[in-house]
Amino acid sequence: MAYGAKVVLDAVDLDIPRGQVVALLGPNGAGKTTTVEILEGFRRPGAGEVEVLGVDPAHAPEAWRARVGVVLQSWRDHGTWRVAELLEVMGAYYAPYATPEVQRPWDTEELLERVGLADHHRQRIDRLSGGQRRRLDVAIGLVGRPELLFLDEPTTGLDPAGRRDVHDLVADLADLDTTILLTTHDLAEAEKVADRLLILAGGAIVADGSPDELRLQLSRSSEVRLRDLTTGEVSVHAEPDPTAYLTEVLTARRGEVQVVEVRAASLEDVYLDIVRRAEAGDDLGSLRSLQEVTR
Ligand SMILES: Nc1ncnc2c1ncn2[C@@H]1O[C@H](COP(=O)(O)OP(=O)(O)OP(=O)(O)O)[C@@H](O)[C@H]1O
Repeated sequence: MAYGAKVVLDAVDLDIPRGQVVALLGPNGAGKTTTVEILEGFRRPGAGEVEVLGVDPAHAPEAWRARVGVVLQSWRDHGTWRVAELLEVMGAYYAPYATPEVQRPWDTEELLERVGLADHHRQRIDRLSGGQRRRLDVAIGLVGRPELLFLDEPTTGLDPAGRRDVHDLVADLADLDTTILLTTHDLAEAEKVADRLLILAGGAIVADGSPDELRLQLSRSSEVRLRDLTTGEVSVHAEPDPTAYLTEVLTARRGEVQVVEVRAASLEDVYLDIVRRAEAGDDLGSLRSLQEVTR
């Protein structure tokens, strides 16, 4: 995918099974929104193949669209409408696509309850706070009870309670077998809600795996801190195998070490390391082989 002469996506190869919650991570400008927009059918890639729910999104029929929910980064429209009014109108578009298994649209009051806006159903949209507005964005994406939901930075601007609500909502939707692709810059959020993380950098997916897989396979060492009881001295060691190191130290210096702290590389450390190496043009072959392992 290129914008003019600028190639944004080059080696994006991914397969997402039904019901998976996937977080797409990557630095600003990496092409996350572009990827999501291609999958949504809003942009056409210059080359390659895309299939979403069995169909090429660029030529998808209306019934396909009813099965897909989209929460954009910002949606600034309909300011004078009331919250419930907008959901009723948007929901009506989905009614023809109800099936015996899936009632469409989602009942407005139930949906507002679910996203934490039950007390605001009569409020004018331009009088909602930023966080309430974000909850409404999520409700708009859900009103058709999608099988597949795209969430572009769903919790940006939300307070901790709002973030927790969105995370709980993602977990509930995952229980209902909804497939979710979300973009975020918040690694703690990605780790909490996603089954699988994809890191996009330099136009390619450079890492692909569960949060634990990425952390375990990509972190090269843990930080071990020891405080010596007699001298009060604190020493810090970077250890690839902290268990073996601690066993050795605690046996040799029995009773001397007062405090032991082991800090595994955080997901953030791993992420920053991968992105730095991808952007520097390092060979990330070992990470690509991780993709093979984790698939
Ligand atoms: N319509 C456009 N025309 C030209 N260039 C574009 C267009 N949209 C995006 N780009 C460029 O393509 C690259 C990828 O943008 P994209 O918005 O997909 O990145 P992103 O990973 O979503 O970034 P962010 O984390 O900042 O939201 C950026 O360099 C951006 O400047």
